[in-house]
Amino acid sequence: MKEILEIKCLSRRFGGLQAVNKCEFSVRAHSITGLVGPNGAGKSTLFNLVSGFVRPDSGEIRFAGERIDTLSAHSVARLGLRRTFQIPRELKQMTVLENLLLVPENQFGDRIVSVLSQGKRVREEEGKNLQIARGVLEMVGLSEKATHQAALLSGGQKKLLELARCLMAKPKLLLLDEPTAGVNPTLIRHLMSVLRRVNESGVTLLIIEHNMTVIMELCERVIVMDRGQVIAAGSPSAIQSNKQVLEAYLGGVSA
Ligand SMILES: Nc1ncnc2c1ncn2[C@@H]1O[C@H](COP(=O)(O)OP(=O)(O)OP(=O)(O)O)[C@@H](O)[C@H]1O
Repeated sequence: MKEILEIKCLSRRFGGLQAVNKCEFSVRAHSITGLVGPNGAGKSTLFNLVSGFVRPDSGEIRFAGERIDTLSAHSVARLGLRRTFQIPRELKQMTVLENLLLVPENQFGDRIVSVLSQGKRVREEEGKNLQIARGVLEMVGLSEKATHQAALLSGGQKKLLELARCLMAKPKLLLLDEPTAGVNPTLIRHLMSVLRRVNESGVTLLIIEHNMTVIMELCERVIVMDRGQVIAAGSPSAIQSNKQVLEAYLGGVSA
């Protein structure tokens, strides 16, 4: 299977702290890959580096074969590498559906000249976006909440909306930072089935997650970081019995 993300010798220091240290790994296209490790291992920093929010000190990041480590976060996102974000405060006053319709960039209707001169084209585009938004809401199971105000959703439903906003942009690779954190057990099950569905629709998923049940059930491959480095990569069962991984989670105490 082809690699969609390739990371080579990636490093980033914050003052005296080497947050990411010569990190190397790759993610296969169409996979669900887990990224785990103890607190402070460097997982979120790695996501920030890959999505262009933080610049690496050295190393390479390739997305679908193309170097992206010098690109802005906006350019990385436009290539199809997206990450979820919390719903901004202003958007919480809008409905779920409106939140999705705001995602597509460069809409004709954004330009007053187009609205006045190309009304038919603007309406066609709006109709198309509405159709895509309804499909995305169906996929994440939020169709019934389409006209609800985003602020009134539960914590888990807000996570689904964050995911839905990402899907509107038709990503190829989606980075999810602790998608099940603060979500109740019933909704975690739903979220897992949604993530499988999203993956089956062709989106590669790279997931940081502390819930090991989620990692074990969802991921075909798991990458383990500790102190800025990748210390193991393999199937969930191989990772579970890896001595170095167990030691990292036990704080360096031999098991
Ligand atoms: N902007 C920053 N400035 C200074 N230090 C930072 C910065 N971002 C991260 N760090 C430090 O880098 C190290 C790695 O942090 P990071 O958040 O990447 O780890 P993590 O594996 O995501 O941890 P957790 O699971 O607790 O979220 C930590 O020691 C953290 O304090």
